[in-house]
Amino acid sequence: MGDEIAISLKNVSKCYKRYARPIDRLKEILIPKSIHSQEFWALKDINLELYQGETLGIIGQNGSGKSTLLQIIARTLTPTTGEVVVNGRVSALLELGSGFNPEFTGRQNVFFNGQILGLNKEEIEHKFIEIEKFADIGSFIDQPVKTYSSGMFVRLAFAVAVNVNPEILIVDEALAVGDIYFQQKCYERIRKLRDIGTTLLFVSHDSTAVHKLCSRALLLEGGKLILDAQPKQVIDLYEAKLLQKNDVQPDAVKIDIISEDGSRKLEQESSVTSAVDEVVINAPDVSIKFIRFLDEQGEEILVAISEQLLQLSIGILFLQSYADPHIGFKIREKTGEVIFETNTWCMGKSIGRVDSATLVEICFRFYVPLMEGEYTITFGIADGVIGESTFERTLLYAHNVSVLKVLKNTNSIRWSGIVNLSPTVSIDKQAYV
Ligand SMILES: Nc1ncnc2c1ncn2[C@@H]1O[C@H](COP(=O)(O)OP(=O)(O)OP(=O)(O)O)[C@@H](O)[C@H]1O
Repeated sequence: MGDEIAISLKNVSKCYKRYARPIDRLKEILIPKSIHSQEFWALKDINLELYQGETLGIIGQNGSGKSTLLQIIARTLTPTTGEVVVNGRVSALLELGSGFNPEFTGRQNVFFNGQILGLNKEEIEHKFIEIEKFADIGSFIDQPVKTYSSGMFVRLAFAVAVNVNPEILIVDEALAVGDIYFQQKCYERIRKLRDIGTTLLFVSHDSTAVHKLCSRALLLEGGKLILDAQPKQVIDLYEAKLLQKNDVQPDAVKIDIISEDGSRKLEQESSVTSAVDEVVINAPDVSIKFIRFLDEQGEEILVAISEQLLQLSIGILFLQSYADPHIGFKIREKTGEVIFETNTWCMGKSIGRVDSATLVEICFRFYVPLMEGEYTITFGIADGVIGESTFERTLLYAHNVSVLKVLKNTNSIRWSGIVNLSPTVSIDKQAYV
């Protein structure tokens, strides 16, 4: 990360005009000083300083203002109020097809876009082979882009955006469109750009991608910046909010943000904060009494050996009766990325009705096919199944309730990756005639 500020936003807000009917827009144009629209603030008072080389993920529910923010930084939209300073050459992949002239061929658009990005004809010619190879759309490169599929659009747009040596790269959801091989190629290229110090702004609903690519993240809600912190904390709060949104009794779900200094505050009280340690949902009448790791024989253990059978035993005290509670867990690696998750409903098991003042002990048994290292456990308890991962009421949702330490299994094969598939191998040799 450099010492220079790449992007600075001071009190940036954006107001759109909304018209109930198309005719109202016309009336406003034709009759001076008449107002037939309503103001809608898509961004409210955003302050942000991003240093060169930082990789920023922007997260938020639909309509929270992510694209508006990116467009303002990319200078395709002007803010209504506030100040925006951008230092460096920006290459932006915004809405599908934006920046392309539909009547031009792919080749013409590459030159057209390259010039907009500040390259001269020779420089673009020099890069063209690489762009064409990266886009890999065959003879379509000489067809008008209006004949392209959405996948072809993204391929060409991405190929241009990443091959013009941007200092700041802005990517808005675009990668979701391509096929898996193209997505992998794009992520690899983004990682390379990140590693050579390119500043990256990245909007995605894919939290795994944000975990992997970004060093920092923002959470937007209703046009407001509500959290500016590490991706792990931002995604935790975002997911808690999604749980709250899906809840049939959302008012009953209270999100606690535990600050780095240990103090708790209700999410509703929070303004922009960066010192978040944990995000917790907990109904007052449900509590975790114990969490234990046991070996195959039921003996308590403090560390597990890779590939051993492990029992995760949890005691939950219900002080109120619940008709149909379910319990789940997640294992996450240290950046917060989920390696595995399930719950009793997904496993086809029912706890059944739980009366008030009942201690429920539940035990998940599994092999630990993980690389040596530390993993964290997240627990969730919810009541009343509606569908997969959807319940009437979330009772408890807490990250990092326990750390699972895994040691290397010295009897294992050598392997790398996340999960040991414990493969066997057979070899057959025959003379070939
Ligand atoms: N030109 C416009 N006129 C009026 N309202 C607009 C306009 N563009 C965006 N909006 C509104 O501004 C809000 C923010 O939109 P924006 O596209 O920035 O959200 P987003 O977080 O990117 O959403 P999504 O995840 O669905 O892409 C939305 O409520 C949207 O309806």
